[in-house]
Amino acid sequence: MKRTQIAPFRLDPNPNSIDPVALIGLCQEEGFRQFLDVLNEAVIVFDGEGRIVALNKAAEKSTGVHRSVACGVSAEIVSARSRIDLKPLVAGFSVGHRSLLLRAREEPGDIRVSLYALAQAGAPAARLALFHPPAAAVAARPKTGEQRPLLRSDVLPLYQSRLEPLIEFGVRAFQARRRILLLGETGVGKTTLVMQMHRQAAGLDRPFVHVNCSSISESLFEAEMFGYERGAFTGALASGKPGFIEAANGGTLFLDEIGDMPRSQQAKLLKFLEDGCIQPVGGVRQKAVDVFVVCATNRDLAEDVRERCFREDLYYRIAMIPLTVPPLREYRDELPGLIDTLIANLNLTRKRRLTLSEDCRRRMIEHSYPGNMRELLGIIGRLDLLADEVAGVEHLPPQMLSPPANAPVGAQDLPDEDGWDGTEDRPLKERVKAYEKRLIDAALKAAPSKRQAARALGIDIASLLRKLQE
Ligand SMILES: Nc1ncnc2c1ncn2[C@@H]1O[C@H](COP(=O)(O)OP(=O)(O)OP(=O)(O)O)[C@@H](O)[C@H]1O
Repeated sequence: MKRTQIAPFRLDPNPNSIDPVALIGLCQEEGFRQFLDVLNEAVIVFDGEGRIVALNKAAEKSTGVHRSVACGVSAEIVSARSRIDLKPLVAGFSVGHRSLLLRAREEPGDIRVSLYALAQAGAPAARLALFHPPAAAVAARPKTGEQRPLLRSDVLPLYQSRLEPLIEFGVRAFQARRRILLLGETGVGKTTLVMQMHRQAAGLDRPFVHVNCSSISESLFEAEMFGYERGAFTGALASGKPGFIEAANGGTLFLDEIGDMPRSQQAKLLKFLEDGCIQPVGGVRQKAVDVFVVCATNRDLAEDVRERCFREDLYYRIAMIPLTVPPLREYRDELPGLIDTLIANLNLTRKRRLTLSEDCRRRMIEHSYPGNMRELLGIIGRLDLLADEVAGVEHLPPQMLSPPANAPVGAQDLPDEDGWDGTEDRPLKERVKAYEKRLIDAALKAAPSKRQAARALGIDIASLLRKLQE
């Protein structure tokens, strides 16, 4: 049997402790494959090019694909034959995600997968996907009744140092059992912050149940939240079912989008918050549970109270400590460091190092990010896909190349070739034309080809050619 010199290897959340080359070598060894086969967790190992080099028995069982078919082939291709859609793995690795949810094609629920990218000399040399066994796996909708600890891989690095005081304050509120209401625009990181607070205050082994109130229909709300007894209604499971609140017993229940909770259900939640007891649908007895409730919303909940869409008494119960997470554009001074960190993380998983052109970096720093952190991560993912080594403005989404809606015309930094200064008295149509020409010129200057300039402007190539002839 071929022998490979290896450094000690363990499935450790810290990828730096694994030697990627040794791992790939090990995957060729029968003894190591047998070791992988005894694991309950499905494991797939990829080489630096994204091809599968090992897939254990549990992974064969989950995907329905035999290793003789999968080895040497990329996840994208294997995905077509797999019971689980594996394509998100490719995207997840490329944007540096540490964990993601994969979807089984014919079964309900999601499978949580931890991703480890192992780099050597800055280049990806191996990647490892570890599927959590069903008992520990989370469904995006938590399996009710299941005590679900927050997985280490759920906790993301928190890049902005300005969030630290918020977390510190939040952790104290958790410990003092003072209910927090997180406010802030979509994508600012409310969920991420709550996970971090739970982790620090309660620990990773306590259940964390995330419920998106806007995604549960009004008719099912009570049963989903409080559970139900056998035969409670037509279509109910014969065994009955515990609800989200019971699933969070001993830990944290995170009620996201609380502002979208049907008004008809608000009184029931209020009662639970007051006495800590639940009564499943169709049941006669009350059950006491020990659950810390945290809520979040991107609505103006105080305004909803004034307009009577949200109960005032409930508002004061959930908003003992209101915390507002500021939007990304208010962290302008931290944006350059944040962007650089995200690119550096991305480069750990890339074959060719990505850098940003000066223009591209400037645009990214100046952008207002209405979608906040989610939007920034999306843009980084886009640059990763479109650019080989140097990302330019032409790789940015078209809306980033247009001036912000409220910016005065001519205020943005565009070439001033026609000598127009924004103050002259030409008719609007002419000024719009001149302005359009300036945008087109800027895109043509920045993009290596007309086709890419058209893409950057968000128009098709035929329209661009027509405009150039006008
Ligand atoms: N500080 C951070 N560090 C790393 N990633 C973050 C951070 N904040 C947010 N993210 C990422 O940004 C995305 C959006 O974050 P999150 O879901 O926490 O926002 P949210 O405010 O809860 O959004 P919504 O209101 O739409 O539910 C997620 O992919 C999350 O992983």
